[in-house]
This record gives sequence, structure tokens and C-alpha cells, in this order.
Amino acid sequence: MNHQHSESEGPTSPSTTQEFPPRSHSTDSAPSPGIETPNSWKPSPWTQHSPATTPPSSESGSPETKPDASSHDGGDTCSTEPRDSTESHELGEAKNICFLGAGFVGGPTAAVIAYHNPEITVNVVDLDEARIAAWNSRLLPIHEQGLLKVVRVTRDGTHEISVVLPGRSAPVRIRARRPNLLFSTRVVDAVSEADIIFICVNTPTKTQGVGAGSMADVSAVETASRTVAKHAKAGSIVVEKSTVPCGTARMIQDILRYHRPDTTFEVLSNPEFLSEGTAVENLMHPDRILIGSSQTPSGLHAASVLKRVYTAWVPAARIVTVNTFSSELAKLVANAMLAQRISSINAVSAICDAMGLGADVEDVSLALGRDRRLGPSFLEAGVGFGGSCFEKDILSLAYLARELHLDVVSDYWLAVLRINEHQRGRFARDVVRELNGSLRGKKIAVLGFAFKDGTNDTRNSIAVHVIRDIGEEMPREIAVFDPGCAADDIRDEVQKSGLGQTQLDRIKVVASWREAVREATAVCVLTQWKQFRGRQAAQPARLSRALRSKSRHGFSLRFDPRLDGLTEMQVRELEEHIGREIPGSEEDPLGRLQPLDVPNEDSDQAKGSSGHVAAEDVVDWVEAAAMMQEPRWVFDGRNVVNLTELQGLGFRVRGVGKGPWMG
Ligand SMILES: NC(=O)C1=CN([C@@H]2O[C@H](COP(=O)(O)OP(=O)(O)OC[C@H]3O[C@@H](n4cnc5c(N)ncnc54)[C@H](O)[C@@H]3O)[C@@H](O)[C@H]2O)C=CC1
Ligand SMILES: O=C(O)[C@H]1O[C@H](OP(=O)(O)OP(=O)(O)OC[C@H]2O[C@@H](n3ccc(=O)[nH]c3=O)[C@H](O)[C@@H]2O)[C@H](O)[C@@H](O)[C@@H]1O
Repeated sequence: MNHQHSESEGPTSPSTTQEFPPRSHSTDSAPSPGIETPNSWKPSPWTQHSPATTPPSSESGSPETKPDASSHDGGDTCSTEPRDSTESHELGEAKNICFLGAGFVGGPTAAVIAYHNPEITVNVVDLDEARIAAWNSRLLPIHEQGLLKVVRVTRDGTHEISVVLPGRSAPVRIRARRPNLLFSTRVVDAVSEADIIFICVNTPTKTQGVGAGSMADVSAVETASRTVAKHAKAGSIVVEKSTVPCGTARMIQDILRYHRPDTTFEVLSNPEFLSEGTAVENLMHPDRILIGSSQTPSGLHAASVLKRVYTAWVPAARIVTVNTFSSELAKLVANAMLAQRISSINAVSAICDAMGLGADVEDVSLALGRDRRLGPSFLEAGVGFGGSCFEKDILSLAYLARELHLDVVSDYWLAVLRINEHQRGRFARDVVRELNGSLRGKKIAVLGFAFKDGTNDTRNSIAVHVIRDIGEEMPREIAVFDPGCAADDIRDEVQKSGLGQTQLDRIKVVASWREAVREATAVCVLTQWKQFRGRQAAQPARLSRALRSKSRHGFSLRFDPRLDGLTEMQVRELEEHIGREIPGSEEDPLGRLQPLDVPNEDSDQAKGSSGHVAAEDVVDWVEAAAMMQEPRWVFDGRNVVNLTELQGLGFRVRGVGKGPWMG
């Protein structure tokens, strides 16, 4: 960690400020759905006393943003003048936090911060009204294990209960919580009330103009920064949560100075490291929290204010503080190095396949992972990495290197992407080759579209590339099934694949694995959903494995009986314990949550259009074999099925990095 270098704190040059002229007009947004007051509470068998406290939403200090209709804002489109003249306030501790961007990162991160900081009001705002409406509903726009529970506690509040713990006579009080997480489109209100503002907007790769195809597009960060500049109160801390090129914090600072030359704001970098599919677990137990700040006294002070938000649940030793540029760079490099490991093992899988001597990439990974210097993570060979971030962040890093005239360095990182393209390309080529070089008249089933299991995110899915390559061969039909993704999201991504209309017409998104495999000649497994392993080989998810091993040690809740109440972390532990003891009670073992509205049967949400994981209908490969056409191929792009078992059922099977099929 290097604290020696401090950032340039000099005044903004006129040429820079000219790039950010204020624009003017205002946009009204629909008011967000309100928080409903609970009218019934269901105490669980563990609840001893359920005092008739008033529901939390009516408690004093309700954090709802003030319903000032004049202050709705569509981003950089507000006509109001900057709110103050010369001001400088040093914030002691945050009471109000705003997240700009209610996406895959903003929503879950805000929810977990609110969960562990019940006294802080967290407003999550977005320009996307539909997304905000979903966050205010029972079916969230993002599927993540455990997320709904955290959102229900924070968004809806909880009831006060007392529980009698095993081996203790005195009941322990679990206090009621007022709602402290609010989702709305009232951007200006939320920004102007906040002590800390997290910018958590999208930063995709530019598609046009200078740097198209490689440079990160930070225009959403610019827009969000302008909104902050115009409306934030003096002394509020601006946190760059989005993954951005090095120097973006300085750009934000320039925008702030341009609009508010007499006000001092600190801009921090606080990149997010969560992985989709395990977002809540990652946020609850992060390996590290990285905070980058300028190394001035006020920069360091701002970092300490943000640090206090995290120390509500993260051990201080896990919070790493560095300068802003190091923090920005570390995020890009972390993703690049994770992707590099996947490309490395995928390159090895190509050697295993080509050699044909029986070398198995999974054995190689096992052997490598036992070396403590290498570790076992990110050594799963497959059809390649997908998702919205690895590719864009490597491109951004490579672009930075190229701009610095470090062509060899740039090429080094781009090679990670080249291997990834090669891997998915050779998978598709294998499918075509094994099916005698032609897919005409054949139906291909695609099991899995999400870029990984446990998420409904379809962005930059590997499946779309494979479907494009296969689609060009004009099969009779490509039937796509994913248990977690919304059919519309899959269709939207497939539309962007570059296939012509005739080819697109042959692609069907179906609602079950049976529909997908019926009459198919081949099945391609492209996402590692555990349902695809099959009945016999179904394995518990990584998370459940972790919980099971914990439960072997029995119930170990440690708390100080003198304390009046439990922390949220302790409540979670208690709930996990009860959930294990009383099967079926996992959702709300203590009965402290508000009941959820049941959606109207005709509503989109009831139909599952938001992509919530369908009932865990595990693939029955015996049944599949009976439904498929000869020669019944399974191309397992994620090494999830049991090859020997499937061969025994009469399938021809190919995994990744397992050598050519020998059956
Ligand atoms: N998806 C992931 O797992 C991770 C993403 N990141 C980074 O976090 C950032 C956000 O990523 P996601 O959450 O996946 O993106 P996303 O696209 O799901 O969400 C971004 C949201 O920001 C909103 N938005 C855009 N401009 C706005 C503005 N001016 N005011 C209010 N809202 C605005 C959009 O409507 C959208 O809902 C990106 O930089 C990404 O690289 C970092 C770690 C993990
Ligand atoms: O910045 C981000 O967006 C995030 O990117 C990744 O998270 P994510 O893309 O959500 O998911 P990963 O678990 O990293 O998987 C990415 C892709 O790699 C693939 N993968 C992963 C691991 C592996 O061993 N092999 C492999 O092919 C997955 O199937 C998936 O397609 C990083 O793991 C996060 O730390 C980071 O915060």
C-alpha cells in the first residue's frame, strides 16, 4: 500500500471545464410507489413476545424523501441553479446515503449497507422507472440468492420480537426496524439530502467514435456527476462505485469544481468486487473493501467517514485504503487477472482436447489448486467467460496501456480476450463437426443462457456467441432454455447477435428443459446451473455447501447478554440456525418480516417475466435420452454433467478439456 503519492489538487484548467457546460431543461418522473404499512405480523414459533408496537413505517424519523414535485430530475437535465455559494463543511458521520443507479451493483450494495446501518437512510435512485417499480415490488429486478430477504428487512421494516434462545431463560429482544432503504426516481431530492453519494451507473465499452470497441464510455458517470454538482449539499462525499478508467475521479472533481467553484467536495474511489450469483454473500463477507482517496487531510477524512459505514459489519482489517488512482487501477487489474486465469485454464483445456491422450483439464485444475500460491479458484475450464464486465474492463485496461504507448502490455491483456474468443469458437466448431459438418434439418437444444448460474443477467452471455455461430449453419431449430432468465431478455440479446431474420426465426425461447430437448439431435450446456447436472449427480450449490459445513459445528451464536438486542449479523446467524432446525421456515424463521403482496396472476411479474428462477426442475437425462433424436449428443460447455453416466445412457458426450470423445 502506498500512501506517499498524493493527487493533484490544483484548480481546474479552463480547457477542462469547457467540456462540461451546464444544460438546461427539467424532466418530471412518476412518483415512486410508496412503502406500505404492514397490517399483520406472523410470529414464528420462536417468537415469545410480540409486543403491539406500531409498525416500523410509522415510527418517528421515517426516512422518506420529501415529496417535492419540483425536484424530480432526469439526470443532467435540471434547470435549477447550484444550491450554494462558498461552503465547506466537514462531515462527521453519514446519516443519509444516496445511490445513483439501481442496477446489479447499486441495488444489492445499497441494500446491504442499509441492512447493517439501520440508522442511516439509504435512497437508491434511477432514471429507469420500470426498474424502480420492480425494486419496490415483491419480484425484484435482479435475482440474487438472499437479496429479497435483505430488501424486505430494509425496505419494508420489521416488527419487534423477543426470542428465547436454546439454553437461555431470558428472552432476547430483536428491535423493530424502520424502513431505511428507499427506491425512487426522485434523483434531485435524494442527491440533495445525502451525506454520501455513490455513483453506480453503467460504464460500457464505447461503441462509436474515438476509442470505439475498447475505451470505457463514462458518459453516464459524467451525467450523474453533473446532477451531483448541481444539487449536492456542501461537504457531501462523492463515491465512485462504478468501474472506471484511471483518472475518472479527477474528471468528477473537475465537474464538481466547474459547477460549484466555491464548494469543496471529496471524491473517493470505492470499486465493487461482488460477483453476480453470489452478490449478497460477497457483500456480507467481502474479502476486502477498497477505498481510494486523495492523500490530503480532507481526503483522508472523507475516506474515514466512508470506512465507518463499512465497519458496521466489515472487520476494519479488511478495509484497504490507498490513493484514488491505485484504487481505480486495482479494480481493472483484479478483473483482468481473474479473466486471465480463466483464459489460462481454457488454453490448457485446448491442449487436453487436441492431445487426445486422456489428460483431463479438471485433474490439472485440481493439481494446480492444491498449490497454495495458485489457489483453487477460477480454474474451471469451460466455453469461456461472459458477463458485462470482464471483457469491457480488459478492453479498458488494454486501451490505457495503448494510450501510454505500452503496446506489448496492451497486447498481453488482449490475448486474454483472444483465448476467450478462441474457446467459444472452437466449442461451436466442435458441435458442427461432430454433427457431420451440417446442422440443416437438425434441432439443437441450448440449456443455459445466463452468463453464469445464480443470476438473471444475460448481458454479453457466451450463449449468444455460440447461438450465433450455430445459427449460421441454419439448423431446423435452436431451442433455448434458462431457468433464471426472462424470455424477453434472452430474445433481446439474441436479436443483437448479428444473425439475419431467417436465422432468428428458427430460434425459440422455451419454458422447460423438456421442451428444449424434445426431438433435439444435440444439447449444448452453456451455463453451469446445477439443475443441468441431472438427478443422480445433482450437487448442492457452493453457498449451501458453505452453510452445511458451518452447521456441522452446531449453533454457536455469540452475543453479550447485557446488550439490549442483537446485531443484524447475529440475527442472520440465528435465522440460519432456525432455518436448519425447522425445514420450510428459511424465508422468515423469526416471523419478523412484513407479508408480501401476492402479484395479480395476469401481471408480467406473476408470469415470471422478470426472470426469477423457475422451480428447480432438475434435468432427468434418462427421460431426455428417450425424447431426443439419434445420435443424441451432449456438448457440455461447463463440465457439469457426469460424462460416464451419460455415456451409459446412450449419449455421445463431449466436455471441455477432456480429450476427444472415446465412446
Ligand atoms: N454487474 C456487476 O456484477 C458489477 C458491476 N460493476 C460496475 O458497476 C457499474 C454498474 O454496473 P451494473 O450495476 O451492472 O449496471 P446496470 O446497467 O445494471 O445499472 C446501472 C443503472 O444506472 C442507471 N443510471 C444511468 N445513469 C443514471 C443517472 N444519471 N442517474 C441515475 N441512474 C442512472 C441505469 O438506468 C441503470 O439502471 C459498472 O461500472 C460496472 O462495471 C462492478 C462490480 C460488479
Ligand atoms: O466487476 C465485475 O463485474 C465483477 O466481475 C466478476 O464477477 P462476475 O462477472 O459477476 O462473475 P464471475 O464469477 O467472475 O464469472 C464471470 C464469468 O467467468 C466464468 N468463469 C468463472 C470462473 C471459472 O473458473 N471459470 C469460468 O469460466 C463464469 O462462468 C462467467 O461467465 C468478478 O468475479 C467480480 O469480482 C467483479 O466484481
